[in-house]
Amino acid sequence: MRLIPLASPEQLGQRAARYIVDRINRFAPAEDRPFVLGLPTGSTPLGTYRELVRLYRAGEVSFRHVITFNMDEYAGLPPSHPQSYHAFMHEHLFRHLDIAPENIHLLDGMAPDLPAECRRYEEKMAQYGPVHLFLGGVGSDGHIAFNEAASSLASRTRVMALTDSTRRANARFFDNDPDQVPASALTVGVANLLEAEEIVLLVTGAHKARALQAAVEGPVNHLWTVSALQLHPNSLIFCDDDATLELKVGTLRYFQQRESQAGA
Ligand SMILES: N[C@@H]1[C@@H](O)[C@H](O)[C@@H](COP(=O)(O)O)O[C@@H]1O
Repeated sequence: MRLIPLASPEQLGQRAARYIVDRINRFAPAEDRPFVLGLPTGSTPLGTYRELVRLYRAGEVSFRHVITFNMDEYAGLPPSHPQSYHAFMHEHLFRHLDIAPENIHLLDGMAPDLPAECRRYEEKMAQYGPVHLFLGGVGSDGHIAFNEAASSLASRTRVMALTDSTRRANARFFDNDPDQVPASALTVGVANLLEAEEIVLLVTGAHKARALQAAVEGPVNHLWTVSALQLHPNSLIFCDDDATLELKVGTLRYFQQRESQAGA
């Protein structure tokens, strides 16, 4: 695991977007060899998405041969609903890029048979081979995608009942009313994330400090599904200063030293 502590969420957005753009460009995707990118929603990736759009507009990257798979979607929200993850992704990222609509994949929360929809998504992901880079955020209670506490670390794409904690945290997008937050969601599983060639996690703010601690210092544990990153041979966490509040000074110093040696 690499941990890159940065001074602010703005710096994090810039560094993370630059990292993704460099990965795509180094891969040199082509029509018969696309780059497969896994994507999250939430407030945390917004700065990264803004910066990706800026870099695209500056001609530094193209998404013509990039295939995307989003992590999750609420059950029961149509794509036209402003809080659906479909709407979020189009608003903040896809409509600004040269990505082909057929290369964009999201789970359909309105599918009549949700388990069948999850199977369809698994098959689609398998068809493109491993995701090259899965970008993620984390809930303040340590969930990744919508893999709530006590999700199996071997879980795959499925329907998940959302916890009260997650519904309360996401109520800010639903008139501050947790009851308006859908009670369930479709999500890729922890195993799907671990199968990606690389996982990049974004963590900002003091309210995520315990989740970051669980990810970096905690034992691998299904109650904090983000801790599964420790099982991945190629995981990278960009965090801001506030998110490091619960890390031991020695832990933070260790990762800072490693990064400065890598850059030297
Ligand atoms: N399913 C999403 C997660 O993928 C996201 O990481 C989390 C944190 O969101 P935010 O970045 O807004 O704190 O929220 C939701 O639960």
